[in-house]
Amino acid sequence: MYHFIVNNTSGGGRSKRVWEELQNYLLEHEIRYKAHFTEYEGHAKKLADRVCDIDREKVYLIVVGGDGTLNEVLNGMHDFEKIRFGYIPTGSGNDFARGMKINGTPTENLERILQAEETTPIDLGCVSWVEEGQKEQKIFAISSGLGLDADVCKQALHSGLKKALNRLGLGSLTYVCLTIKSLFTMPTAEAKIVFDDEVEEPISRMIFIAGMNQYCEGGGVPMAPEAVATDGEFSVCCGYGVARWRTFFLLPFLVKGKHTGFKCFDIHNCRKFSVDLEKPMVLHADGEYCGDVTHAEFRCLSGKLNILL
Ligand SMILES: Nc1ncnc2c1ncn2[C@@H]1O[C@H](COP(=O)(O)OP(=O)(O)OP(=O)(O)O)[C@@H](O)[C@H]1O
Repeated sequence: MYHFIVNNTSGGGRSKRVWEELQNYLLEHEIRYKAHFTEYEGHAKKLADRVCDIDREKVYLIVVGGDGTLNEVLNGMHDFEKIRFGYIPTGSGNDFARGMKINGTPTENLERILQAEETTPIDLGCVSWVEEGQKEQKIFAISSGLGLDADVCKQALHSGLKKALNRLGLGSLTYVCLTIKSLFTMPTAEAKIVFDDEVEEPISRMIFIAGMNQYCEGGGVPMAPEAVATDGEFSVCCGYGVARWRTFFLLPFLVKGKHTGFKCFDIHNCRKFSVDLEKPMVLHADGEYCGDVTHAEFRCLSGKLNILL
């Protein structure tokens, strides 16, 4: 039995059409399945929690949705060992799918999942921070970080622009437009970063830091072109110490993944890292807003998710 968690609102409604296509395939091929539809924000997390308890040994769980739905599901899963995980992208950003090379048609993606004989263990990340005296944490599949890119994600969540561009099938343009807008107001902060258990690195005028599990975020921006989700490490990209006018010149290089040669971008591979800031910055995990924080810790969970590819 295959369990599907479906967000019919992903990709500006594209998901609904995709699900109809998948459902026809499942019925035609007499494949036993149960569909669980998300009804509101946060519902996918609850559904995933319940699906995890359905069977004692193995549970086949397939997500049909965008990166936001995927993130909710991962945060609802309480038993990763027994889950055989599949993913069919229908969102606007689809950074996880890009990184995992899930690039067929929905039916091709489904067939591949159904035919996979073995799972591939891939890394996830976990970010933790303190909010009102309480320790909070979140799992992520793509990236988590602080600063400009997180601020853009926060704006995108409530952006009329995203909805409008989604309707035109241009949803991933949202992030580029919002990044350009954010560059005008871009706050920076003095930061101290510790990679693994090495010595603390002071960073002056940090613009953003992104712990990348997949190579791109924000709808295809290759922040860490070498990042792969099977090496047990993050590829951390940090931008800092650059005048505002220069960021406009650098943006096209970042979008093309050609930024790594510039002095104001650092890429560092590590299993964990922590960031301390002199003033709060926005924190995100997979594009979902976590809070405005001065301290965050990031851990790579090596081989945590068993995915059918
Ligand atoms: N029935 C629903 N109505 C409204 N919102 C929903 C519903 N079900 C899920 N959601 C919310 O929709 C949000 C966006 O979904 P998702 O990320 O899958 O699509 P997307 O934004 O189009 O894609 P991407 O994240 O790849 O850009 C999720 O964070 C989820 O909380």
